[in-house]
Amino acid sequence: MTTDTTTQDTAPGTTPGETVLDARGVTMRFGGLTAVRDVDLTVNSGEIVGLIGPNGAGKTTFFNCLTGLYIPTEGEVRYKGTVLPPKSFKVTAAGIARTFQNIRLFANMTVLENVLVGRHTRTKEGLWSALLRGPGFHKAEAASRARAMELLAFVGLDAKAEHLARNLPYGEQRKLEIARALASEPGLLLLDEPTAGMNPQETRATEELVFAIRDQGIAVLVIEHDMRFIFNLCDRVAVLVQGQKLIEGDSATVQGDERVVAAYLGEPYEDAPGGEEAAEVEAAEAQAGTTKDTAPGKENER
Ligand SMILES: Nc1ncnc2c1ncn2[C@@H]1O[C@H](COP(=O)(O)OP(=O)(O)OP(=O)(O)O)[C@@H](O)[C@H]1O
Repeated sequence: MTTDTTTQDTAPGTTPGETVLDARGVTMRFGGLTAVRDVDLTVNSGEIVGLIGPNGAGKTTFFNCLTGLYIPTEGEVRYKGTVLPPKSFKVTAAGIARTFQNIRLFANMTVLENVLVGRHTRTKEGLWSALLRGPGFHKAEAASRARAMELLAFVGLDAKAEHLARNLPYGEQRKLEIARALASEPGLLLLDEPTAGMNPQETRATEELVFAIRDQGIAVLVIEHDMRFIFNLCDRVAVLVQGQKLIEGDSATVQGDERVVAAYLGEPYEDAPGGEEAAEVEAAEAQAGTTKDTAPGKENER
């Protein structure tokens, strides 16, 4: 893997230790369902932060609230101190890039073209320049291609630049998604299950890639179900359960918290979100069971 990405002409500058992402009180409701409830999360420059939680905990919904795909019902999201605009392309232009749980590449475009598409928020040449194809356009196009090739080398796909995206093996498609996200020169990269469907070697390579991205000065927030990957990689881990943040801390703290284990096993724990309702349902079911047991044959009385 090449790590020379020094020609970031338009990369948003990041000061070491600066709060890059500041999400406060983020709540997202879909009708009667509260998918995310009052979640605070910060990511600082130089950090890799993990977001974990059982299926349906609200992780992707939270990502969607950070990237302008959803407008949170309540709460505020700031990137480097500025409230984010509620449009995904504006969020990308501001400096947040993401990958998706389900790969979203342009299957019939080449690997290089996919990365070039990712550069559009950083291309200064306007419509007329593109239509007239003057010297400014050609210069900008050459610079864009050079940067795209540099990013492909960074993720280890430069030799496949002219291949169609759909012909890449699955693990390489995931890498290409990351290269495309990096093409917008983000200050924060959000990865939604980057190792889903990967074999152990590919997962380890992805781990290395994420460290290399962090070393380029890009903060990373990652959702992942592979706990080994998360605990190896992350400086901090936040756990979502039923839309609420249960705990946040370093890997050792989170791994050792019995509520996290209980949440993954589906066991109740003290003060669990929705715990009161669950207890009421359980009590009602137990009561119904008792009534049935103590009144055998009742159903047949009618
Ligand atoms: N657009 C939507 N409309 C209605 N409900 C939704 C919508 N998106 C998500 N949900 C619901 O919100 C809850 C949280 O879903 P979300 O996909 O964010 O969870 P997740 O933690 O990412 O799960 P997984 O790990 O399985 O991907 C779920 O109950 C889901 O059904």
